[in-house]
This record gives sequence, C-alpha cells and structure tokens, in this order.
Amino acid sequence: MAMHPPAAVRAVLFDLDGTLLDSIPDLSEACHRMMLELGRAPHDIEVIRSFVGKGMLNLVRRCLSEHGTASEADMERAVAAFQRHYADVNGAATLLYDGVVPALQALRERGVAMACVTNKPTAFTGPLLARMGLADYFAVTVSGDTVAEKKPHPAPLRHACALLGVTAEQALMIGDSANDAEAARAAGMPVLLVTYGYSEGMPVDSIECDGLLSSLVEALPRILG
Ligand SMILES: O=C(O)COP(=O)(O)O
Ligand SMILES: [Mg+2]
Repeated sequence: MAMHPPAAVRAVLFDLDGTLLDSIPDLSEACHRMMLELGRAPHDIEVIRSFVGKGMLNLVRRCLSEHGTASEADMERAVAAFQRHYADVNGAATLLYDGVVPALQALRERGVAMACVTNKPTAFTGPLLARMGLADYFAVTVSGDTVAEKKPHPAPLRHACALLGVTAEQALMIGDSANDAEAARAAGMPVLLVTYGYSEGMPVDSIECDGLLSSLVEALPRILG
C-alpha cells in the first residue's frame, strides 16, 4: 500500500521568551526593581528563569510567594511596579538566540506563514518584537491576554491557526516549555522544543514532544523537506 507523505507544514507558531529571545536579563531586572520597591529581597536571575512561563501574573506571584503567600493588595502593588519597570527595560538587554533570524528568513522565503504565540502580555510583546527586529516576520501575534486562556491551554494556538487560515494539522509549534508542548498536543499539532530556553525548572528532555532542537535552523529540514 502506498504511503501517504506527511502533510506539508504550512504555518509555524513560535513561542517568544526562551525560544526566539533570551529575555531573562530584562525580566530579571524588572523583578529586581519590583522587589526593591516593595522592600523585599530580590531573587537571583536563575530563580527568575525558573519562574517564567505562565505569564506575567504568575511570574509576579511566584516572586512574592518565595516570602510567604501574597495578599491581593500586595499583588496589585507588585503587578503595577512590575509593569512600570518592565516597560522601562523591555528589550534593553534581551538577546536573539543564534539561528533565529536565519530560520525565520528561510521560512519567509519559502512562503511558510508564521505566528508568535506567547504568554507575555500584549503591552510588552509588540514593542519587544519591533525593538528586536522580528515584528515583520509574523502575520499574527497572540499574546497572553489576547484570548481568555493562556498556554498550556490550546486556545491561543487555535486562535493563531484560525487567523492564519490553517488547520492545526497543517501547523507546527516550536517552543521551550511544557506549556508549549501541552498546548500543541491539546490543539492537535506537532511540537518541537528548543533545548536552550526556559522550562520552569524541568529538564526539557523530560517533556513529551516530537523532537528537540539546539537551534531553530535544525527545524528547517523538517518543515521544508
Ligand atoms: O510570559 C511568559 O511567562 C513566557 O512567555 P512565552 O510564552 O513567550 O515563553
Ligand atoms: Mg517560552
């Protein structure tokens, strides 16, 4: 019996923090300033790295919870401080990972549609993509507050596919954490994970996915054939 070739990948959905951009220096600086403003001890950058993944409110809550539970009033003050400080530094010390621009260029040249699907709030995503020179690659950006749910819920990925005009089976997710892997599985699309990102303290090779990448350029043969 003839084998059917795998369906062509028509669209790639990229996670942002830890996949395209090493944004931890700025996230950590904003958390540091927030904690000082609240009169609390700041965390090491490696601790902040393990707190990133489930969006801004969880990052702030995780910072405060290190020192006992956070009241709603504490959270409100902390979130306001974080937003102000992150807006000041967003992108200043953030770096593009090796392989990102060559991979995005190659996919654009071959007509593969691309979306950025991040748990980062909209207010920070657009300015950061623009500052890092990435905005023009993405036909669609879905941020942590674009739809009601965030990754690991599949809704942001489904929303991106709907806006791109592709089915989940025609799309591929590339991310760095279990949030990306679980969202893709639930949406019914394949998922590759980079090994250099943030995975909330979990070893990335313990996360169920369709393959690991040490650079985004390694995904090109799988996407373009
Ligand atoms: O905002 C976060 O917690 C992580 O963002 P990401 O989904 O781009 O990794
Ligand atoms: Mg990420």
